[in-house]
Amino acid sequence: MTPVVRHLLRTLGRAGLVSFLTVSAILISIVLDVVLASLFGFTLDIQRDVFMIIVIASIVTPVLSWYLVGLLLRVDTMEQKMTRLASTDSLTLVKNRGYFHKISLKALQHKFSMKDVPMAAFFVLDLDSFKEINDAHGHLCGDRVLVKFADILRALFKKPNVVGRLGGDEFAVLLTNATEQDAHQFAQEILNQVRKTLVDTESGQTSFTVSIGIAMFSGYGEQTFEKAFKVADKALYQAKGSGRDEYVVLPLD
Ligand SMILES: Nc1nc2c(ncn2[C@@H]2O[C@H](COP(=O)(O)OP(=O)(O)OP(=O)(O)O)[C@@H](O)[C@H]2O)c(=O)[nH]1
Repeated sequence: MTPVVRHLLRTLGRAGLVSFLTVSAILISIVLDVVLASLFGFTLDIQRDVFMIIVIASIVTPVLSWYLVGLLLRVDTMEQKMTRLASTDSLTLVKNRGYFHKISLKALQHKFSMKDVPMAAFFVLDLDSFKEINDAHGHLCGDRVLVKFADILRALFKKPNVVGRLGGDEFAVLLTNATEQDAHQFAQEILNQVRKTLVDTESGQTSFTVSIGIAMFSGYGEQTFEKAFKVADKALYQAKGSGRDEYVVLPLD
C-alpha cells in the first residue's frame, strides 16, 4: 500500500467511524431513553438525550476509531513485512531468485516501453572457490563473505537496477539502462571492490574474488530474459575458465 493510499484510508476510516459512531450513539441514547421512560415512568427529555449523545460520542468515538484504524494499519504493516520476507534472501537481504526473476521482467517491460533506451546488461556473478573458504574458515565465515559481497552489489546498483541471489554463491544483477561500456565499468568496479574487501575469520582476515558473466541485450519478455540468462552463464563459464577473478561480456546471438 502506498503512503498516499494509507493516508486516505486513515482519513476515511476516521471520518467514517466518527459518523457511524455518532449515529449509533444517537440511536442508542434514544432507545435507552424510550426504554427507561416505559419501564420506570421517566419522562422523555430531549435535552438529556442531547447531553448523553455528546458525552457518549466524545468519549467512545475517538477511542474506537483510533483503535480500529490502528488495527487496519497494523494489518497493512504485517502484509508489507510478509511481502518483504517472501521476496528477500534472508542472509544477504537482496532479492531471492523467484522475486528477482519477476521484478526483472517488470523492470525490462517498463524500460523497453520507452523508445530511447537501447540496451540492458544481465550479470551473473559467482564467488571463486567459495567451497575452499567454507572448508578453511567455516560456514559462518562463508556467510560473512556472502553478506559482504551482497553489500557491495547493493551499494553499486541502485533502483531500477535489480540485485538478486540465485542460490549458494551465485548472484545476478540486471542493469536496466546500460551501454556495453557501462557494463565493462561496473564489472571492473565490482572486481576492484571485491579484491579490496577483507572478511574476519577465527584466525585473522581473508579476502575473496568473484567471476562475472555478462550478456548485453535489448527487448523484453520471458524468452529474451531466459536467453540473456543462458548467455551470461556462458560468459561466466568463460571467465572461470580463464583463471577466475575476471569478467566476460557477450552479446545475445
Ligand atoms: N557459507 C555458506 N555456504 C554456502 C551457502 N550456500 C551454498 N554454499 C556453499 O557454496 C559452495 C559452492 O561451491 P561450488 O559450487 O563447488 O563452487 P566454488 O567452490 O565457488 O568453485 P567455483 O565456482 O568453480 O570457483 C558449496 O560448498 C556450498 O556448500 C550458504 O548460504 N552459506
